[in-house]
Amino acid sequence: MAPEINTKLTRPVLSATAYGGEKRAYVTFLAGTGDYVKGVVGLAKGLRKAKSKYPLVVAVLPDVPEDHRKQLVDQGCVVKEIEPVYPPENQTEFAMAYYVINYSKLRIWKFVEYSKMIYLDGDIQVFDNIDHLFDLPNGQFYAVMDCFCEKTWSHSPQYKIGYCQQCPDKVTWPEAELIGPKPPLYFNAGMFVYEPNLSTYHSLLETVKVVPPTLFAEQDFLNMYFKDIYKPIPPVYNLVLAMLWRHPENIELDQVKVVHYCAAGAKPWRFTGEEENMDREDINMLVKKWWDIYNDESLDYKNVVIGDGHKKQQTLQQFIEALSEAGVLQYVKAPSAA
Ligand SMILES: O=c1ccn([C@@H]2O[C@H](COP(=O)(O)OP(=O)(O)O)[C@@H](O)[C@H]2O)c(=O)[nH]1
Ligand SMILES: OC[C@H]1O[C@H](O[C@@H]2[C@@H](O)[C@H](O)[C@@H](O)[C@H](O)[C@@H]2O)[C@H](O)[C@@H](O)[C@H]1O
Ligand SMILES: [Mn+2]
Repeated sequence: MAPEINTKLTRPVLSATAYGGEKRAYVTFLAGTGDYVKGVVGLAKGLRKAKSKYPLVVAVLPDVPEDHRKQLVDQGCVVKEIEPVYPPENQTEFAMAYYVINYSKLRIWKFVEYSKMIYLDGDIQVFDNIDHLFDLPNGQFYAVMDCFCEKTWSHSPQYKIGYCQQCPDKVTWPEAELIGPKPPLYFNAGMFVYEPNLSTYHSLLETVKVVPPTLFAEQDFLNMYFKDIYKPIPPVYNLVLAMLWRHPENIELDQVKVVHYCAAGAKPWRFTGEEENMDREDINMLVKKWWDIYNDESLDYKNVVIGDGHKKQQTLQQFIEALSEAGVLQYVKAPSAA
């Protein structure tokens, strides 16, 4: 008998199978009513195509509409609503005005039902299995080094002197004190391997209140906060697209496992090919690869076949519980008749 649907909302604790005593998941972040939901649907399907063993958790801000949340539940995502995190009032101009909402990413440190998570931006696609990254030693923060050469960095001291950590010998950092010490290695915050932890979470939220915002918002903040435990991992795990024209010598495209569509004009779901570098053959190939996954109905959760060739059966109860967890449906479990 289908559970009674009524107005009182409960949050059933979805029993998730721990994996070998550890619970692991990928996590992404979705805000707004716009088209980034396409990015997250594509990511869910890409992880499925790459045969990842772990679920995709989507941290959604309250403004994400119900139909977007349902799309994500329909794709097998675990949708969890988070509250926004705002940086302190400040006159700083972010490199992109909308970066202010990216501070809300900090909420993912409170997902302590998971022992280890891999964060992926919604404009990322995973083309090869990267589950092995979950086995990296604990106690470190793993991410790929960023590049400082794009115009988005034009207000930074690095850009002004032509320094980039991707080619540290090309323009060496002037030891003269005029622009301060050479910056520590700096990661792109579109992908990282981390361990949710409540004391880290509370420390992050307390610290963000007193750190003046800077150009790259929460990315700068995370680099400052984790600088002592940051460990670079190879760019195959987060290809920041600008690397293709800024540092091609550092990239072997056929080895790349994760592509980050963060260059201006590169978001596949909005792609026009008109912006600078968007006419490149490699960019158009990567955008097509993204669309091939997004449009592949065999990768939809409802069509997923499991090992013995049967379709994954999700009971009505599981489906309704997932909708409730996503805040899409309000129901209480009907007391069993017995
Ligand atoms: O309107 C927005 C802007 C950003 N995001 C999320 O925040 C991430 C970081 O923003 P973005 O990827 O645009 O930054 P970039 O990597 O391009 O600098 C996105 O990937 C999404 O997961 C979102 O959901 N809605
Ligand atoms: O809120 C700040 C954002 O900063 C980063 O994006 C930047 C950075 O990668 C630059 O190096 C690129 O030049 C630029 O295109 C790109 O947008 C993260 O990808 C994103 O998740 C988020 O943290
Ligand atoms: Mn991004």
